[in-house]
Amino acid sequence: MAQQVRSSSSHNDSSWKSTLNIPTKDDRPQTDDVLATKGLEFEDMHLKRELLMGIFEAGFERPSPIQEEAIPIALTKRDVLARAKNGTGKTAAFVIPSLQQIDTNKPKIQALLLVPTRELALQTAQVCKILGKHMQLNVMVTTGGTTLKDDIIRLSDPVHVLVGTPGRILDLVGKNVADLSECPVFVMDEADKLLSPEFAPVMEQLLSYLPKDRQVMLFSATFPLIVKDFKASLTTSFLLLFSSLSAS
Ligand SMILES: Nc1ncnc2c1ncn2[C@@H]1O[C@H](COP(=O)(O)OP(=O)(O)OP(=O)(O)O)[C@@H](O)[C@H]1O
Repeated sequence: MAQQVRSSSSHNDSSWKSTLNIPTKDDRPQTDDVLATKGLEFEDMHLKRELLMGIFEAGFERPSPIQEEAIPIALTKRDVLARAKNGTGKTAAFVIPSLQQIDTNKPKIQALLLVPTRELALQTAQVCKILGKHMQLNVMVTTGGTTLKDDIIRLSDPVHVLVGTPGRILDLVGKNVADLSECPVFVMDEADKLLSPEFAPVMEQLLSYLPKDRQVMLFSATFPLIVKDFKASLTTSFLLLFSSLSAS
């Protein structure tokens, strides 16, 4: 079905964009940390048509600097460590390559997005739903605070993207309720916080449930030593990305 949509839409190359429900342009002045791009377009990134539709309907015209740097590299499945200030489009910089790698015909968790707080988990899940609106995607957010039973029921339906805080997710995985054995994408947003002594052992344990060839993406506004140490302990193949105008 998805295949059909893709192949039929590719015959209408000039018309698909005109059918989208694109919001009115936001004319508020913007600063260089969202404007100083190299001119790459989302359409240059070889993204699935359904994902591009969600991106344009979200009102994104072109990638922000961190998106321009991170998305093409992340799409090659390399591990990335990216630094960008809040509010520069960091969330979409990891959500877009995560969604691109999802096969919605497969009823498995295929992207694990870890964040330090419930509020951020809800926001991140919302971005997944908005950008993945045309993908028939199931996104689940779990942060504790609800009963484990509720999560078990929700996980009995297929979930493609699991967003949440580390403790609850480890609980679900440890109880064999959430299966990460075919999850190729592991993202940490606000990695500096997720690698604090409170969370770091949980992160290490969680990673051990993913396949060996999983892709790890670390996003952080700051770059303390704990993030560098974690990177070094995992692999030497991380590509470091610094949005040119990011916080130091
Ligand atoms: N390419 C883009 N074009 C237009 N707007 C965008 C683009 N990318 C993100 N945005 C919008 O910019 C705002 C900030 O983006 P986002 O929330 O992803 O930033 P962030 O860096 O994750 O910040 P925070 O950590 O504060 O949430 C959001 O309203 C988002 O919808």
